[in-house]
Amino acid sequence: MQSSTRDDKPLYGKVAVVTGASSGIGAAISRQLAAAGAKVAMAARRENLLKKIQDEISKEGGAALAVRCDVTNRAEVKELIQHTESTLGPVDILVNNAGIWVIRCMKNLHEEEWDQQVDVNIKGVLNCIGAVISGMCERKRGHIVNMSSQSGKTPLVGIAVYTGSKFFVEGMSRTLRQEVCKDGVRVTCIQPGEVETPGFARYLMTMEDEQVAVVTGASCGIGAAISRQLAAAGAKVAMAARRVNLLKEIQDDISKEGGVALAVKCDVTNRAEVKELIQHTESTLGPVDILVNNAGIWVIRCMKNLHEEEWDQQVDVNIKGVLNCIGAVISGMCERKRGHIVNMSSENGMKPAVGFAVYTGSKFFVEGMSRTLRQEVCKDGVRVTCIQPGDVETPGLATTLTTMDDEQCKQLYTYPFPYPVLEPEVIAQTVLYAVTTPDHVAVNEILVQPREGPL
Ligand SMILES: NC(=O)C1=CN([C@@H]2O[C@H](COP(=O)(O)OP(=O)(O)OC[C@H]3O[C@@H](n4cnc5c(N)ncnc54)[C@H](OP(=O)(O)O)[C@@H]3O)[C@@H](O)[C@H]2O)C=CC1
Ligand SMILES: CC(=O)[C@H](N)C(=O)O
Repeated sequence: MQSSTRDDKPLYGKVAVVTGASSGIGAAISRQLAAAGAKVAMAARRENLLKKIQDEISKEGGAALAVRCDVTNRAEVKELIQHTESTLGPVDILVNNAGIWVIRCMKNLHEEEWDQQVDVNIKGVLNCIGAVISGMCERKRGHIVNMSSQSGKTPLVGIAVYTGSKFFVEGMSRTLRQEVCKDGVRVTCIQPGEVETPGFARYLMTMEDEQVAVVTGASCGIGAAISRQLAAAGAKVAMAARRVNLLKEIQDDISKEGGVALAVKCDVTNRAEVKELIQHTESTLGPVDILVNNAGIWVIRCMKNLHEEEWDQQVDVNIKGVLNCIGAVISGMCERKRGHIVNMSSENGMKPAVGFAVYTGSKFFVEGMSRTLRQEVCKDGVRVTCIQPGDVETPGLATTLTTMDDEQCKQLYTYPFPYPVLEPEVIAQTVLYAVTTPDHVAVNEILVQPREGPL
């Protein structure tokens, strides 16, 4: 086995186990993990297919191990992990990818099919987690990636048991995440829609053609990081905010790096200014391909303390501001049959937080509006992505946490945080990932949180 070098391989030295690796998504994951430098143990029942993939990986200079294993058999799973650890080293990454489904309405009663799906999709996942979790917690390091599905969130006639199994994976993952986050172990759920397998193209986070992006709230924090990363990936970026002096500094930095950026003074609550922002962008850089609705504000205060003017401000920026920007680009995108709207939601688009009621309401609005807009424009070539960050170290977060004067909230929140929070660049990477996938792919939601602050 030829091993990779440290320099160009982000997963150099890591050991990964991928179940269901003999074809489709599992094979693609194995290849990409190996290309990134991981030593990959590939598990499935069809050993001949695994061996072919192992040979291909070896030819590319990667390290892979083909292990015959039926995930429904707990003893075989334990052996898989023992063999992997004695050959490659302790498991850092487990990708629970093996899964099966049958399309048939439940009333037609094929109970043996129900059992098979429960055995693979639920018990199989548990068998694999059971074989690695103690070691990961002891070593204070590990990542469990569970292949859920869009069926882990929505029902679909004909796949009731499969849907139930993926709801199980979602619920179990959320709970496990809370249990092990302080032990250095991360738990990720991936929710793919329909995937053409095998042979899905690999995509890199670069832009094939020069795209025009508008980023609101670009003068600092997350918006500034997104602007820099979009420009570095080749987009021409119009940056909007009220503090144009800050925008100009970022514009200069981007120009020095060889990128193209435009600094535009714009208050997103003012519809006329937003229309001008888009007109100016289109006449200077070209039609808008990507809109990142990032501008947002919050105040940490319980509603009962009645600062109604703060409620209005949050509604104006976080709801009306987002609508103003969408209103200024959506017809053009639909006409051109191409466009991507990225809405900066929040973990608070999914969960409540004392002191953030109006903010939370505004992000629930963003989630609901985005889901509906997505259904309206998906056939017009337009994609709508919601990013849901947990706490991110930005000027906005630092200011609001250090100046809050609400007694109830002061008991709940401390600053600095008791654990590492996210850097704005992490959120920028998620935006870049979403907008650089091929046109037929829609990354509709990305929830990214500090490891120790799960939902
Ligand atoms: N930080 C965090 O923990 C999280 C943040 N988010 C979301 O990410 C987004 C960015 O947050 P973050 O970077 O932390 O915030 P910051 O407060 O650090 O930055 C906010 C940005 O929004 C701009 N902005 C505010 N009001 C307006 C307005 N009326 N018109 C135009 N621009 C405006 C500000 O620019 P200027 O003042 O120059 O106009 C600034 O560039 C928000 O939507 C927020 O809800 C989501 C989850 C977590
Ligand atoms: C801005 C916040 O602090 C909030 N927790 C969020 O995640 O959006």
